[in-house]
Amino acid sequence: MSTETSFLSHARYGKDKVRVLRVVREGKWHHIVEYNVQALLEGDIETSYTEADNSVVVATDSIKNITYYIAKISPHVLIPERFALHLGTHLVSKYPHIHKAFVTVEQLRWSRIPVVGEQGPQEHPHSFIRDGEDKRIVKVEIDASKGKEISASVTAGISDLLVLKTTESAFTNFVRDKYTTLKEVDDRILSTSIDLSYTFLPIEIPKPTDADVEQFTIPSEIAPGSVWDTMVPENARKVTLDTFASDNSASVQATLYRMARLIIAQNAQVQTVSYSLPNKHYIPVDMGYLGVENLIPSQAEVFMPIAAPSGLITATITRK
Ligand SMILES: O=c1[nH]c(=O)c2[nH]c(=O)[nH]c2[nH]1
Repeated sequence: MSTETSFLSHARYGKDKVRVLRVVREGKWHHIVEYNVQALLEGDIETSYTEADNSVVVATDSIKNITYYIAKISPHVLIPERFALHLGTHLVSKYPHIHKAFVTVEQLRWSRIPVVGEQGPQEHPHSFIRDGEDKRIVKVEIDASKGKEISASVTAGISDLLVLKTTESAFTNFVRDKYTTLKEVDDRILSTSIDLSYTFLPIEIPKPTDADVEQFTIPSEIAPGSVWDTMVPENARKVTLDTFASDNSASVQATLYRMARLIIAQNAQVQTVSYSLPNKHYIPVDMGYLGVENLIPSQAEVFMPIAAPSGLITATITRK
């Protein structure tokens, strides 16, 4: 009987959670980004698994060092989409046996501290505040397996955008059977931690020359002034928050669908929009035993936040 009962069907490796803060100084005006970077590689690396052959392994420590180096030299470092594309392009260009790079950049929030200056309120030139735990997320897949051009796909979005509304959310008319204990409500608290991502059509990046593998020719789609890395992220965040706030929600599902359709309608470049929305339940506390009314949905005042379980509503909406 053959001992060949299995084979290596998939292999990808690299560094995760590379933390980097980059400062760009423009005189006294400083700009910062803080990123958590994951950079993973695919290519002719099978023998490192199957034959303990480390000669094909770019050490994950080197991948970390390259991440810091590109953060230092990239003129694109302040924009996560461009930084991720530069890093991924460099990884596949520097190492011919590496055919694909998968770079995820998570950007933490740092906004300028508003201070009172001589001319009234103004933003501080070099002091920042973490004004939210939500993150901007960029995922790029860089494919150099097809020769001359490098093709890149970009998915971007937001994670952990925590929101809550105290009315204009209902949930009725759902399946009722012997398993149903949930009451229909025409008024409830709606809270969710929004994960949102959107995709663009793949783009082509010219391959750096052998003489200069660090060179990165920025594709027109994300050149400065293009919409991918400024307008679309701002619009997606604004549409999401506006819709959450103003929609008279029949369900998480219905509100999700509205948000996603609006983003597609307002951003010609966006091909798909996906949301993952946990329904973070807040239960009115029953105080009937004290003779205190707290269960009428539109009048309840004291709620118990439920950490788990939560609902989880997901969907992808695609441009026709
Ligand atoms: O908006 C909701 N969608 C559901 O699918 C659901 N299920 C549930 O118990 N509560 C809710 N709320």
